[in-house]
Amino acid sequence: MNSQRPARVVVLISGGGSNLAALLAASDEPGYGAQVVGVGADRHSAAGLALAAERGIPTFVERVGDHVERADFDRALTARVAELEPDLVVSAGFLKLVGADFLAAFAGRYVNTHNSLLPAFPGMQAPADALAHGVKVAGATLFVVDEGVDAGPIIAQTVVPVLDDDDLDTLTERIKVAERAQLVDVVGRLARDGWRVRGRRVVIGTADEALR
Ligand SMILES: Nc1nc2c(c(=O)[nH]1)N[C@@H](CN(C=O)c1ccc(C(=O)N[C@@H](CCC(=O)O)C(=O)O)cc1)CN2
Ligand SMILES: NCC(=O)N[C@@H]1O[C@H](COP(=O)([O-])[O-])[C@@H](O)[C@H]1O
Repeated sequence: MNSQRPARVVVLISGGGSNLAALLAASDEPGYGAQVVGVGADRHSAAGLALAAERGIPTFVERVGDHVERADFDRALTARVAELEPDLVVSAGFLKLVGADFLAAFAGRYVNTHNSLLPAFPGMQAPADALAHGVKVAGATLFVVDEGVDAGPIIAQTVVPVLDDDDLDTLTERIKVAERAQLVDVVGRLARDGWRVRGRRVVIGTADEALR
């Protein structure tokens, strides 16, 4: 792998893309070690697509509803991402579970940022679930995606306090601020230093997944 080129990163989104925006800004920094080479979404309404388009970064939309079977969607998504020849795939607010074809193609190098301290509160309503449960700390988890739901090996976690007067919006935003910082930091380290997945442990700075 060429040690001079930045790692090629494809980002998958479904919404506004503030995590994507943070990665795009970081990739402008000399020495970050990663470049976003494509952005995909499961819906045309994903506002984050415009963040890529305005930079001339290729985008695509692959919709479940455009396919008869879910497996066909998974195959199509896999093909769209593979065309971009990523070293690393990052999902941030991508609201579709990937299947066997996608994991076969990108296992070990597909990571997802989730807005809870996994294994607590998987799924799509994590901040609301945390608030309802009455936890005193919340946060975000970056993990290597597997066939489970928010169950893959954890790469990094970041913790934020839950305040007595928090509502869903204030907690969600506090988590997002910490989540974005973690994502930028860790994706950069993965890209520059490589990583190894051994069972449920992920070690950064080892050779198995050296990207360059
Ligand atoms: N195989 C996996 N794919 C994905 C994972 C994962 O852990 N394993 N994480 C997600 C992101 N995510 C949480 O961080 C998440 C996204 C979506 C869902 C979910 O239940 N999606 C439903 C449909 C929801 C909808 O379209 O409104 C589904 O895909 O059928 C759970 C967790 C990224 N992919
Ligand atoms: N489990 C799926 C899920 O809810 N993911 C969450 O969606 C948000 C996307 O924000 P963004 O579009 O501003 O980057 C992120 O906070 C991410 O943890």
